[in-house]
Amino acid sequence: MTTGEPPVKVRGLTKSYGGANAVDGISFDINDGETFALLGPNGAGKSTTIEILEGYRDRSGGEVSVLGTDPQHGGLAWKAQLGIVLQSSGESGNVSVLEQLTHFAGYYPNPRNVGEVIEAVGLATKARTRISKLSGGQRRRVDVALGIIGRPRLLFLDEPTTGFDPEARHQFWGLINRLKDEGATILLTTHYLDEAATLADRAGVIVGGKLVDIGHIDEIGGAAAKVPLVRWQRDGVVHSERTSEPAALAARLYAEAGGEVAALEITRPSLEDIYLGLVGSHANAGPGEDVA
Ligand SMILES: Nc1ncnc2c1ncn2[C@@H]1O[C@H](COP(=O)(O)OP(=O)(O)OP(=O)(O)O)[C@@H](O)[C@H]1O
Repeated sequence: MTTGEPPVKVRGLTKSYGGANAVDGISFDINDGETFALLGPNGAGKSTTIEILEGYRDRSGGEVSVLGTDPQHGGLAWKAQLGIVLQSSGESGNVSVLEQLTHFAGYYPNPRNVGEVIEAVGLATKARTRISKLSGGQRRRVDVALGIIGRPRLLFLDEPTTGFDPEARHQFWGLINRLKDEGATILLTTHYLDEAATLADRAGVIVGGKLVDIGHIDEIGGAAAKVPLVRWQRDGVVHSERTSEPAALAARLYAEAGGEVAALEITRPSLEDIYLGLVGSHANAGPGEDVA
């Protein structure tokens, strides 16, 4: 990789299946040490994009560079720098967690300590349990462990916490934050918007194969999408108003009521609210008949 070139560079990427573009001319960079979230509804083209970057799928058009290499021509030394957690778990084998991780660690030039990784994904008490005997969420943790065992420079996480219980998800966020502190560059796809808001520095939103927004995680949807909502009750009727000056509105309501305002609430749209608004407004875009 030449100095200054981002670890991931995508320009005009397209992928068509039987004439329909599942990925339709998207462009983005992921900078060194950054966590980038690719968001979008089912069938939007996220996994197709991520699998092209991993070298698992060929593209139909456009330019892609991952760690300075075209993934269609990436060799073993290139692959050893990637950590990959695929969307569906492949791990159901008859070996133990410890055996599986020790085996995979052997493929990498500078692997992490197996015991530390098992601890980090919260499987210390299951280290000697056969993978086939683990629950779905525990197997997913094995997938994550396999993705990070090789100390990757670039980590692909395709819906990594599907099936995790809330505590496991929070533990996982702690793990990812530690990897970020170590300087890993991460591409994450997730349907959990709180996960994206917690982990990602920047995000791109794909709908129908097209990138409909990209930017800092706090700027997705633009300033207009962030206008706070004020809700209150008067004479048993709920009122609401969007305003960029919620305190002024609350003060006016207080003056009008001559005291406390019933059920007064001021809320700011969450990333999920903003995302749903964005996806809704692009719902008929592109080829995606499965873009709901
Ligand atoms: N091998 C394939 N052959 C034909 N069409 C495919 C193939 N793989 C994916 N597609 C289609 O490409 C589109 C994008 O699929 P993709 O798996 O990339 O979506 P996604 O954003 O990852 O969705 P999800 O959130 O459900 O994982 C979908 O319409 C899907 O049906």
